[in-house]
Amino acid sequence: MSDVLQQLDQILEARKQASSDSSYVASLHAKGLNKILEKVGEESVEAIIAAKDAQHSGDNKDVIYETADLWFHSLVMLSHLGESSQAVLDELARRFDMSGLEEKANRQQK
Ligand SMILES: N=c1c2ncn([C@@H]3O[C@H](COP(=O)(O)OP(=O)(O)OP(=O)(O)O)[C@@H](O)[C@H]3O)c2ncn1[C@@H]1O[C@H](COP(=O)(O)O)[C@@H](O)[C@H]1O
Repeated sequence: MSDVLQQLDQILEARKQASSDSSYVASLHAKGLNKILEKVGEESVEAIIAAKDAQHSGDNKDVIYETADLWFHSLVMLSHLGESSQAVLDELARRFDMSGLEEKANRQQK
């Protein structure tokens, strides 16, 4: 597993006990799931806009920055729900031996 994701998981877990005055993550946990989901939605839109802009400008700097914001807020969402990035990495690893089309067909059978 990526060291960065593992470190971030640990920081996010520790921030559940921190004060909202000193920690942005603690302030999100205190505001609750709806606020966290609002941020995930906002950051998704910002990443999409940055990707469209990058297509025209050829400069990927902003799309990387906005995608980092999106990943970060998605990790806060998982942490709030008692999950970590490991569960998502496990799910992605499970899909290694499956083509996207096969995976989609399996979903439709569920
Ligand atoms: N990776 C991040 C990270 N990425 C983005 N952000 C914050 O996410 C916010 C992005 O949202 P916006 O641009 O909409 O900012 P905003 O206007 O302040 O947000 P709102 O008031 O609208 O909710 C900014 O406040 C960023 O600072 C992050 N905040 C924290 N981390 C990591 O989390 C750790 C713990 O952070 P604290 O809990 O603040 O100590 C840090 O050490 C970092 O490793």
